[in-house]
Order: sequence, then C-alpha cells, then structure tokens
Amino acid sequence: MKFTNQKVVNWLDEWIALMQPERSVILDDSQETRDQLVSALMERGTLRALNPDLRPGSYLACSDPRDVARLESRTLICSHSEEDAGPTNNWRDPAETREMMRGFYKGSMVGRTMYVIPFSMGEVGSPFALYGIEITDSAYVALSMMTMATVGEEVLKAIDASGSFVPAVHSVGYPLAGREDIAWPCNPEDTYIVHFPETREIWSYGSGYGGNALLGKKCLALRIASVAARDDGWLAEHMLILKLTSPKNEVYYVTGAFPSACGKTNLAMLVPTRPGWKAETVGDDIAWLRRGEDGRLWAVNPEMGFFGVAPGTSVKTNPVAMATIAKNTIFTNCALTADGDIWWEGMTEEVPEGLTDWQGKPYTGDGPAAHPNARFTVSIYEAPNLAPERDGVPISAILFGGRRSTLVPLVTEARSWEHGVFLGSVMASETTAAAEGAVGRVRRDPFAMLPFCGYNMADYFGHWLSMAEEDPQALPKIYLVNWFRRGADGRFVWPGYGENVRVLSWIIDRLEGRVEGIDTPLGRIPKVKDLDVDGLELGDDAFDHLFSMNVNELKEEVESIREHYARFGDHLPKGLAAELEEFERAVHADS
Ligand SMILES: Nc1nc2c(ncn2[C@@H]2O[C@H](COP(=O)(O)OP(=O)(O)OP(=O)(O)O)[C@@H](O)[C@H]2O)c(=O)[nH]1
Ligand SMILES: O=C([O-])CC(=O)C(=O)O
Ligand SMILES: [Mn+2]
Repeated sequence: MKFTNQKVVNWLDEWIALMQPERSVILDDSQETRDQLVSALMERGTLRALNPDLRPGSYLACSDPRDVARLESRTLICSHSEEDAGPTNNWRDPAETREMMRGFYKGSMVGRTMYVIPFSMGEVGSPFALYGIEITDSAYVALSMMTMATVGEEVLKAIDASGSFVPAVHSVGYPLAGREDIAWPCNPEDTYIVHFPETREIWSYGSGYGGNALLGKKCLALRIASVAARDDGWLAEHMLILKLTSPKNEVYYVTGAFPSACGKTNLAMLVPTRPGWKAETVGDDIAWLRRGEDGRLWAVNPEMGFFGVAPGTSVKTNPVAMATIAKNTIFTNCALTADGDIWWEGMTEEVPEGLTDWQGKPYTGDGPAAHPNARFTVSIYEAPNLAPERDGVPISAILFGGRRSTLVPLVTEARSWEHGVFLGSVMASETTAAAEGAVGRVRRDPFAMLPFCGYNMADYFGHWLSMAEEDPQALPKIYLVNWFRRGADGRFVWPGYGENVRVLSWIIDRLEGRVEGIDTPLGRIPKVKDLDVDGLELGDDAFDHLFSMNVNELKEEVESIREHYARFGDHLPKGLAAELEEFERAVHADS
C-alpha cells in the first residue's frame, strides 16, 4: 500500500521531517497487522493478554494515572477569529498555536514507528463519508483506530484518488532519544488537542487516551464535522441511534444526546423489560443527521466500534454490552482478577478476592479498583443486537438527557421544534469522570456538545433552528429525559436501563397520537395512567418524585438560563430568547 497523490505524499514528508520517526508504515486492516501491533504492545508492557479461556482475544492496558480522560482545558479551537470559536470553547491564535505545537512535534517520534492510518468515518464511497489520515507514534492508538473507524486499502485508494482528507496528527510526546520506552508513554504537561476548523486539521499531542488520541472520533466526527455540517446544512451530533420495534411490529428509530457517561451506550443497547418490544443498536456515541428527500431527518453512525464506559456495566444493567465484550476487546484501566479476567465497580455485587487495581497494585479496598472512566474498545460487529441498517435510518424522535438529581422530569415533550431546540440549548448535567475535573457539578452542556462543538455554540443553536425552515412537520419530535432523579434517600427514583423502554413506549404513543400529555413549563409530561409502571416497585409518591417541578427551583432555572444565554451576546438566536421569555411566563403563571 502506498500513496501516490502528491498532496498526501508532501504532507507525510513534511511531518516525517519534523517528527523524525525511525520508520513509517501505512496501516492496512489485516489480521496480521493487528497481531503485530498486539505483540509490539505486549512486549512493551502496554497490553497484557487476558485469560483466553475467560476472555479470548482480549487485552488490558493500564495508562499513566495522569492520562485517563479527555482534557477539556487543553482542547483548543483555533479559528481565525475568537468569535467563531465562541465563549464555550478554548480559543487560541492559530499561528501562535501552530508554532507552539511544531515546537513540541520537533523530534517527538525519534526512535519510534510512525503509523500512517488512512481512515473513513462513514461508509467508504458514500458522499457523506469524511476521510482522514491519522499519523501517530502510538501502537495502542493504531490498534484502537482499526476498531473504531474503517481503515485500510479501500480508504487509502479513495483518499489517493481525491486528495481530500482531514489531516490528523498525533504524537504521545515521548521521543526515545537516549531512553527506553515505557508501557504508557505520554506527556501530560504539554498535552494539547488542537483543531483548526477553517482548514479542517487536527493536531493532538501528549495524550494516548481515547477522546484525545483516536482522532476520528470526537475531533473529526464531532468538532471538525460540526463545522462541515454547519456549512453544508446537516448535523454532527453526540448521539446514540436506537432501532425500536413495538409489540405492534412498528419500527421506530430514535436518537439521544446525553453528555459523556450519561447513558448513551446503555440506551443504545437497551434490553426492553416489557413484553413484545425489541431493541437494536445502530450507534452508541455519534450520529450524523441530514434531511432526506422525503423531508425526514436521516441518521448514520459513522463509527465502527464502541469506546464504552466500563464501570457500572453488568449482566443486570447491560447484558448486551457484557455479551459484546466477551471476546476480542481491549480494556483500558480496568482491574485484573486473580484468574486473569477484568473487573470493575458494579460488574458484580461482590468484589472478587485477589484483585489487581488499574494501576497494577494489589487491591486493598481503598478507592475504586477500576478507574471511574475505565473503558472497553470493541468492534460494533461483536454486538449481538446490531441493527443491519448502516446507511441511514429515518428518525422519529430525538431525546435530550442528562444527570439531574432534581427539577428535570423523567420525560417531557417539546411543544415544537423551536421549543425542542430551546430544551437542547439549556441542557445541564452533573459532570462525570469522562473528562478531567470535579465530578457531580451541574453545568450547562447544550445538546451534550459543550466539549465537542467546533464553532460558536450560539451559531450552532441557530443552525439547529434553521433545520425547521422547510417542512417542519417532517422533523422528529423532541423529548427531554432524565433517568437520574434522586429521592429523599439520595437513591435514583427511576430503575433505568431496560425499564427505560417504558418511557420510549409513552413517546411512541405520543408520536402516534394515542395519548395526550399534560402541559408544564418544561413541556408535556405523561398522565399518570399513560406511563406503564406495572410491576415496578417505585415506592409511594414516585410519580411525584419523577415529575414534580418545584416553583422556586424553576425560578432559579430561569435566572440560570438567562446567565447562560447572556454569554452568547448577539449570537444568541432571537427565537431562543423568545422561548426563554415564554418559559419564564409559564413559570410565573404556575406559581
Ligand atoms: N441509574 C442509571 N444509570 C445509568 C443508566 N444508563 C446508564 N447508566 C450508567 O451511566 C454510566 C455511563 O453510561 P454509558 O451508557 O456508558 O454513557 P455514555 O453516554 O455512552 O458515555 P460516553 O461513552 O462517555 O459518551 C454507566 O456507569 C452506566 O451504568 C440508567 O438508565 N440509569
Ligand atoms: O471521547 C471519549 O473519550 C469518550 C467519550 O465517548 C466521551 O467522553 O464522550
Ligand atoms: Mn461519548
């Protein structure tokens, strides 16, 4: 395999000259290449093979404890003008940032192999696919990219023919000049994940962690793609895609935008607890959506793998995930059992004897054995419930959700597309271990895209509104969901997971006009009789706990949204300012 396209060849030559790798290889998607990467990683101690009788074809990687999550403070949007990055992104001057980064990249691959990875997000040959070439000095990243994206000769040919690709540069920033390699090379002090939206380039340095280093995922398929989507009239979203078949045999496709570690993979792998329902996974993290010729919104999952949160995953909560990761999986920062399998908090009720924690020490019961952001990387084809549809599904409903202990009801229906965009734009959630920083703090995370929108977030709101300029009736209905309300005892009120089908069932009843809702300031909630809670032990007043909205909290929410919106100045679409007024009016009318 070789590139002949002069643009590609020149680009590669330029980076090879700067980073000075010992050798460079173009990655194909063969088993042989996979095996070679695995042996290299095992030799270095990055990967350790799990017990083949318990977890065939699977490996555990334990990272440097400083390199365990996305680094939002080091994620930069270097647009020409600061205004285009908007107030929610970290903007830096592109020319200065290029200079700083070139300084880091100089000689950064000395003594290492540069892997050149032609990859496609989306089906190769589809007009909607985006191609990239990631160059990296991490065999772990190369192996993970082979799982998460489409790689290999077919992509290389497509790129070579067109010369069109997103250049994606990655180095762990640990050159081997006069030193030995280590199991998890990284460079936390100088870590930056940089995006140049106008020229559609990605430069990442210093981290080997998924979201910072597998550049097809968050960097390309969301940050760069969101800019392309704005320019070309589509949407690049942090969304799962679920196929749902009702007991009446009607098929619905639903997407859901929940912030990191807030339940996308779990909803995508839903095992319905109600009879007659069937659920299949189309995608678990990213959806690209376009208006079809029929006016409907069609979604594709541009990824080929799952990079899922391990803790909390169990046979009880997510049997589909447990089946998916039964073999051929790379685990990162999980604990190791005495018999050579992996373990994490929540996998079983009892902590197994003789655990080794994620940092390779005998587990003493102090803190978690697996890192809270421990992950599994596995091909989507390992999922037993994978939907066959890979080239676009028509969406009936969009869910927005997050972790809110109070205020936000289990489910509400937006009154219109505009109202739905309002609900998306004010989404808030308690922070999780998926990014650096404190966990459990409520922050606004519009559309679950706060860390992933490659341009001014308020312009992005406007772009969402613009989708309804034509044929709004054909668009999906929008719902706000919250599986995470807590009762007085501090525990989740709603059982969640497979029981979430009860909420989806109400949503479908609404789509079909079979039931009515009750208007509240946040949208329409179900009537008690219409939400199926048969057989659930919810306790007294559960409906109240799931749906009540405290007036004082609502008033605080109005003020907090006002502050949130004020950050955007003139960029805030007028339609949303009007929705906020309407919300405020409803809150006061209610009190
Ligand atoms: N209580 C409760 N917890 C849930 C539910 N769904 C998911 N979780 C937990 O939330 C955590 C994250 O869930 P995921 O489904 O992996 O979240 P995600 O949105 O795919 O996360 P990213 O991969 O970071 O984008 C896990 O520990 C789950 O067990 C639910 O319905 N109820
Ligand atoms: O990108 C990552 O590292 C993992 C992920 O899905 C997220 O944080 O949303
Ligand atoms: Mn995600």
